[in-house]
Amino acid sequence: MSDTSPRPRKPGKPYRRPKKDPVRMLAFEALRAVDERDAYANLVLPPLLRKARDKGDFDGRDAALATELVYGTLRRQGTYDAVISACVDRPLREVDPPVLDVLSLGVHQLLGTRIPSHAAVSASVELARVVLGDGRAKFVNAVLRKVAQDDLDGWIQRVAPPYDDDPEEHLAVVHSHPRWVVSALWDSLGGGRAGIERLLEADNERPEVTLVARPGRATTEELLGEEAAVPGRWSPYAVRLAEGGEPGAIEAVREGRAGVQDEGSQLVALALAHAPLDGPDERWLDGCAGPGGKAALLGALAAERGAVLVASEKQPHRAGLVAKALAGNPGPYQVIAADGTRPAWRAGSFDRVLVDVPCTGLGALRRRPEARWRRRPEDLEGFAPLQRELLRVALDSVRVGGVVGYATCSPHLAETRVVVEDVLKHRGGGELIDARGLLPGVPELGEGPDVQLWPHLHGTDAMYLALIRRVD
Ligand SMILES: C[S@@+](CC[C@H](N)C(=O)[O-])C[C@H]1O[C@@H](n2cnc3c(N)ncnc32)[C@H](O)[C@@H]1O
Repeated sequence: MSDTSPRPRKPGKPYRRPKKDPVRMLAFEALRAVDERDAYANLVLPPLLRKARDKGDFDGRDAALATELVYGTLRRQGTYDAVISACVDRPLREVDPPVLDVLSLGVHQLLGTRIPSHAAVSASVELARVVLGDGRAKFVNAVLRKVAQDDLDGWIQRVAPPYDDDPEEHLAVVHSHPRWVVSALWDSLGGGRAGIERLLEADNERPEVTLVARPGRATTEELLGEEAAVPGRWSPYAVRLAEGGEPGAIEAVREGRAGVQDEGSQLVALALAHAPLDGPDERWLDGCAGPGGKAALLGALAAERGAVLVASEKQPHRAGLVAKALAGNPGPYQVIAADGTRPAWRAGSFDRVLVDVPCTGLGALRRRPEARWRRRPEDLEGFAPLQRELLRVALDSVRVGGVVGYATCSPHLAETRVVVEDVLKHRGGGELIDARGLLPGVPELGEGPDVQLWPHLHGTDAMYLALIRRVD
């Protein structure tokens, strides 16, 4: 099927202006921004939705549909690309990106929503007429009519290789993940087909919004008084908001006494704070603090114990976010903009140190629907030396007997266990503490001593944590 230029209209056929559908137009605009400007959907979408609401174009249902169309299209892009490929007569890279965006949005409506086929095709063709012109709208119409001939299961049968022939490629197409990501997640998770399928499915679900009641500043009881709020699963400070709950509408969140924070991140901060320690427990360091979610929880926990938190972040603007997150902390704290590999503090001067290092973010794919398509395996090599150096310096920064938490929001072994093992082997002077006992009540934490959380098992991001005691 080719993308032909417009043919002259037959004489006598009256021209009809295309209908502008604000929801599809907005979804298209967001997809273009993600594609063209490498924007993040979760940053692009809220201002577009606000603008549409302010103009009076949108109500709550329109906003929900636009959000679903953008997130669903981005998450399912791998599957949809395979389907579109089967319906056009040239490689996808030769299809203009705006045409591909309209097609993907249409395929999502056809295969991933309950929108009736005829409505999905006609809405997509109208959108194409507005944003691409009449000629390319015909191409969109022809492709989508082919797609509409089957449902998602039927298409998967046609475009994915059988599981037994090529398990990773099968799962990559069915669950819309790059193959190398399937492979890496499976390496880390272990086990058979059922577990990895559940993980990949969980990556394609919208995560709940979780709040943290910062100790000494807010209580879970206060947050549970909010509409659609239910207790967290694992963290005593967590409250989950059911679909539709608006954190920005909650007073404690607006005042910084509570925040939006995944339970996995809360557990990391809590496990470090509760790791057993002999001797003084007075000075804590967060060496990679931006934007400040864990620092704000650590700061509040440190305050309860009379300890001071130093929150350090390399990027000055992110250090500003940390300062904002910590403002009003009930105990002493200091925020500095500093490179954690060139410490601005004396060696051995902290009792507890967290390094939540920069990583590929493969554990937070639920939140960033476009991230899986942007990341490349080469990115791992870029992060590897920095991750090792930050952990090494963290071990130098803690006193003998003190504890370091090494955390990532990636489960990739090259960013988790391999880094910890390398640093412990080459630097020496550290021993792993069993972190599992510091996450009370949390099941399925593996063989330890480190901990890997999973979206499908714990409902959290796939956070990793190793706790290391400095022994000399
Ligand atoms: C995964 S994020 C930390 C998230 C944070 N702990 C939270 O919970 O909000 C990693 C942070 O490390 C910062 N970073 C990168 N290189 C650094 C370095 N050399 N020293 C200190 N911080 C660095 C990044 O700017 C980023 O803000």
